[in-house]
Amino acid sequence: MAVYTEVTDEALAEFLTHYNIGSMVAFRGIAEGVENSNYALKTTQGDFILTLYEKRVDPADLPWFLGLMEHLAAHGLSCPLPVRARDGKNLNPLAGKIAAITTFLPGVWPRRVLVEHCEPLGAALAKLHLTGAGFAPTRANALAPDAWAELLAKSAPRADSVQPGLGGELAQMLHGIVANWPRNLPTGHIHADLFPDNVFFLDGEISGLIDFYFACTDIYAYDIAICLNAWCFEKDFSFNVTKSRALLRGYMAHRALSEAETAALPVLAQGAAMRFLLTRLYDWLNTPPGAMVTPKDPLDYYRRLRFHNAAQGPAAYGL
Ligand SMILES: Nc1ncnc2c1ncn2[C@@H]1O[C@H](COP(=O)(O)OP(=O)(O)O)[C@@H](O)[C@H]1O
Ligand SMILES: N[C@@H](CCOP(=O)(O)O)C(=O)O
Repeated sequence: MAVYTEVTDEALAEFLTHYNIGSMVAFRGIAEGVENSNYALKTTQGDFILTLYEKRVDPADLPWFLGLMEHLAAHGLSCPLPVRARDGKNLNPLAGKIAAITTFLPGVWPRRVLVEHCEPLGAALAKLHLTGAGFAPTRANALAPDAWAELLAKSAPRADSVQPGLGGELAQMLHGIVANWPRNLPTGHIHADLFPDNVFFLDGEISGLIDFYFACTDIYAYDIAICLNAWCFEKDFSFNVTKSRALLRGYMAHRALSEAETAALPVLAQGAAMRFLLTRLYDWLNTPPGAMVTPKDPLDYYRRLRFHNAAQGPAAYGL
């Protein structure tokens, strides 16, 4: 569950006096999510989300994340719009943390991904890339390939407790991925965590994208590779090429992929699997028993990585 910081009714009432969104009608913690504390907030003027940023988010990055969301929302992409307080600030202190209020998006995320979800997902990703291009500030990817060796080193001494030989195998795979990582592909702002739980659907259409707290400026096709990992594998870890084809078709209907981008898909997909494997491995080994969050299984991404390692070029993804 993701309510790490409790907010009292009194603290919330005081916080709301700084905003023009009316007074509290209902307020409850949201059990989903991993990184931050989220509350659903109903006021006399509508529904909102209150987020308190927890320790994994660097406060220095918050203005960039909120600026990007403001830009995307202002240019027609459905994502949470940060609400500004009367003094114009969209980040304010609450319960000892930095907090923001954003608009509430209707819809639900797909608990079971169907082929029908994948084409609209691809289209939404391309629109995010195109719309984001008008936002000038940049943010380097803190979880880019040059950060992976350090991340693995933190887990390496205990990696073999998860699976015998895992530490050595990952070190070898990581070396290969970094050596083959593409240079000079088109870059821009990417979501970098567009998993099914961050995409809301309503009546069969995408109603909004949330959770921009890993967003950064990096290779566009890497964002596609993240989605291929998160959306196109079945429960038995077989790759569903029909889903992949639909995702890529949706994307390419709005933004064409160059030959270099499609050629790089296998290594980008390996890298995306490695990135989530490494953060999950770290969390798996470092989340204390009884913590509020259940760590996700790193081996889910090891199995995906094995598929990408065996992939014979972009054809494996339906291209
Ligand atoms: N703008 C929003 N509109 C509606 N629900 C939201 C919104 N933002 C977050 N939520 C709810 O909060 C949950 C966790 O949000 P998320 O941003 O994924 O948290 P975290 O960054 O902690 O992983 C979502 O699954 C959703 O139920
Ligand atoms: N999508 C990541 C974990 C990040 O969680 P989120 O709730 O912030 O999307 C993973 O599955 O490893």
